Amino acid sequence: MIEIKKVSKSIKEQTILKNITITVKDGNCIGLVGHNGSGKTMLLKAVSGFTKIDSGEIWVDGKQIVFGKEYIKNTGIILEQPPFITYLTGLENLLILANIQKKITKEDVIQTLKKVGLSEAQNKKVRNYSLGMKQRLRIAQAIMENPQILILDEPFNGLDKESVKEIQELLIEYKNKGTTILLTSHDERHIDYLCDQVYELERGELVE
Ligand SMILES: Nc1ncnc2c1ncn2[C@@H]1O[C@H](COP(=O)(O)OP(=O)(O)OP(=O)(O)O)[C@@H](O)[C@H]1O
Repeated sequence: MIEIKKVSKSIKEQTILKNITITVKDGNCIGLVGHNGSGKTMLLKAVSGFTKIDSGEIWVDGKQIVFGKEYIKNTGIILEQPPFITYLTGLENLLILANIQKKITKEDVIQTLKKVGLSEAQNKKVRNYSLGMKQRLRIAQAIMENPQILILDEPFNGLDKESVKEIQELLIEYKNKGTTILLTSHDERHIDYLCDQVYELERGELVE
């Protein structure tokens, strides 16, 4: 369970997040929508432990997330651009990442690439990937170790209509397996179908 309790953050004089309280129960999918700059990414960063908050608390599975001390565990994350090595192939990139924790095998990585529709492109260099292919690789990176939690910032960016559907189905499959999902989108239509609840952020405040 993810508990975001009265979280606020300012940078210089600007309020970025104001008194945000959201609970994501195990196996639920919660969406965040809002205009550019409304604070969606910052909230995901705070939940992951990648940015400091001024007040409030974030708890994940009974552990408090504190910037610089305790970051989120067992979680697949898409936040900003992952630094893929563009002169290596998609498969080689994921194998490097998989080698950090050594939880999964090369075959697991290949199966994940299949799930996101990148089998044919897996031996292509990432510099030759289209925007949509790079996005699929980011999704593969997030799901490949079968995490308990998925934190996904704009997972549908750069995907065409058909691809959005495919990735929605894939995320529903994970949700049905019990994965807890917190994700953002600037397009509510993309996440309505997936989410148990959708919250709207406006200038750092929850409006719904
Ligand atoms: N490092 C930073 N320094 C100063 N301000 C920042 C920084 N990072 C983000 N901001 C500001 O925080 C606010 C929220 O940004 P955030 O990236 O969370 O928005 P968002 O809702 O994810 O937007 P988008 O849909 O464009 O991704 C914006 O006003 C942004 O300018």
